[in-house]
Amino acid sequence: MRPAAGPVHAVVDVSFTAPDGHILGLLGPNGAGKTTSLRMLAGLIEPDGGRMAVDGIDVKRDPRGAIARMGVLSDARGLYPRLTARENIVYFGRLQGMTRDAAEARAAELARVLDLTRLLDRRTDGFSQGERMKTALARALVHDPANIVLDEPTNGLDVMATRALRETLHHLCSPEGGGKCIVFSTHIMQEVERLCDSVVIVSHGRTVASGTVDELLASTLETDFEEAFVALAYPGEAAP
Ligand SMILES: Nc1ncnc2c1ncn2[C@@H]1O[C@H](COP(=O)(O)OP(=O)(O)OP(=O)(O)O)[C@@H](O)[C@H]1O
Repeated sequence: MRPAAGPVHAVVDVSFTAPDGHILGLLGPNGAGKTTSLRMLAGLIEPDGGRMAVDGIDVKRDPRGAIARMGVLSDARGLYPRLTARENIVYFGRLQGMTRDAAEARAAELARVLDLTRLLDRRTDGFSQGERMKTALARALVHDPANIVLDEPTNGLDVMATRALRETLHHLCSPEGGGKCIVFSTHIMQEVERLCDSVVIVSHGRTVASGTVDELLASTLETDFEEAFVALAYPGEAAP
């Protein structure tokens, strides 16, 4: 007989503050607790303890209020396969209280930005991973949320789509793009270096370091960010 598995502590002590007009990256190895942290932030699972607030709204006390202020791209992209990309996006806008006209207009605008226009009227069943990602991203942004939470947003995107996404995120956090607050998780070092204003390194369910890429390099006396990451995320473990 297999021994009974004990409780899993996916997240023990992760903490960060993400300002407006800023891109914050949660960087960590596989299984570090990034997705679980973002799922808690998005009100998808309830934490046993701790506190999370979005624009001052406590996620535990008022999950609906907090969620309305967020655009969330979760790990489970969760598209409706029988609906077209446009219907998926517009339906979500309607759930967020938008009029049909406003949601339609926004879907068309986001499709242009994400190079999704030619796919808008196809059922999402059969979409490639990257196409699914773009549709899910448009859906997350449809209500023009002030805060954007993305779990591994470049997963499955090709190089041009990744570039386009990077540009979109930079624009969204700029004053012209509305000065959004963007938090995203990744385990890709280059993505952090190219995209983030600050980084939170998560390892074994805990925040082990935070700061700008330059600050993390300085704190580890490294010149290569991958080396700095390994030193911070795997302290005492020999680098392969
Ligand atoms: N429902 C669950 N049941 C059991 N273990 C879980 C569950 N959810 C998460 N875990 C475990 O908690 C840890 C953190 O998982 P999480 O998905 O948050 O990691 P992650 O940092 O997003 O990893 P990755 O980069 O691989 O996506 C992992 O060891 C995972 O196996």
